[in-house]
Amino acid sequence: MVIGLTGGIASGKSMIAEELKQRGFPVIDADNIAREIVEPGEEAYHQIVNKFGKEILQENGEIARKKLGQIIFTDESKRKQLNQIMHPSIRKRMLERKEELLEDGVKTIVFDIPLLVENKLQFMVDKVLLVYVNEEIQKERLMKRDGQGEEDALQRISSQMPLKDKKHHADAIIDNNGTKEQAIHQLERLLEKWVDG
Ligand SMILES: CC(C)(COP(=O)(O)OP(=O)(O)OC[C@H]1O[C@@H](n2cnc3c(N)ncnc32)[C@H](O)[C@@H]1O)[C@@H](O)C(=O)NCCC(=O)NCCS
Ligand SMILES: Nc1ncnc2c1ncn2[C@@H]1O[C@H](COP(=O)(O)OP(=O)(O)OP(=O)(O)O)[C@@H](O)[C@H]1O
Repeated sequence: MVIGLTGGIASGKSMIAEELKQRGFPVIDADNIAREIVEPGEEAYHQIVNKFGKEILQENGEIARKKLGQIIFTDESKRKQLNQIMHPSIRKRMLERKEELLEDGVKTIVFDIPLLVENKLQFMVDKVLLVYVNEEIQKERLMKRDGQGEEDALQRISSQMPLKDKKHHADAIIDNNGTKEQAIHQLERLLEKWVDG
């Protein structure tokens, strides 16, 4: 079984993913793969430099993530261009990793994909697990975690589908408006149902 873990920016996916790892479930993380495929020398790296120019590079030749983020979170057409370059390669690599794990005999795998619903990737998973928070808490946690101002945080949040609209696409929802312990408790109940049961 593949569990598709999703949510919005700073909704608590990584926190839940960490808990799943601790319980022995391998997690394939789209954000990590997105980092791998833009390393210098990779195909997507060259495509990004061609599209966005050398201005988005650091002195050591690596992509300046903050700079690229400032561009794509404030300009929808640029974001779409970046998505077009990156998303097919991210998907391909995730599916390759999944095959490797299945060959090793793993039975339950977690895909951590922030944009699962936006990109209609339900076909890649058996169950969709949404980590939900309300927008005010999402904004506060994002500002605190990334040391961002309110405007930046709101821009990032509004570049994604509102979390309340993702609820309709989920097989289960973890409400992460409360404490981490409360969220983990919900996860445990769910695993009893989906995996143990
Ligand atoms: C723009 C980049 C360089 C900014 O890097 P940065 O280190 O600041 O952020 P990080 O990668 O950790 O992403 C943080 C969160 O931002 C959100 N996010 C990232 N990319 C996008 C996007 N294209 N559209 C909407 N939200 C996004 C996700 O919730 C993600 O978890 C980076 O996010 C990126 O390469 N994005 C394009 C690839 C992508 O779509 N990744 C999302 C998972 S498929
Ligand atoms: N229940 C909670 N109470 C307080 N803080 C929390 C809670 N859940 C998560 N956090 C904090 O909120 C921030 C966002 O959580 P996390 O990084 O897990 O989100 P994410 O969905 O993985 O975000 P991203 O999409 O940006 O990778 C982190 O600093 C985390 O420690």
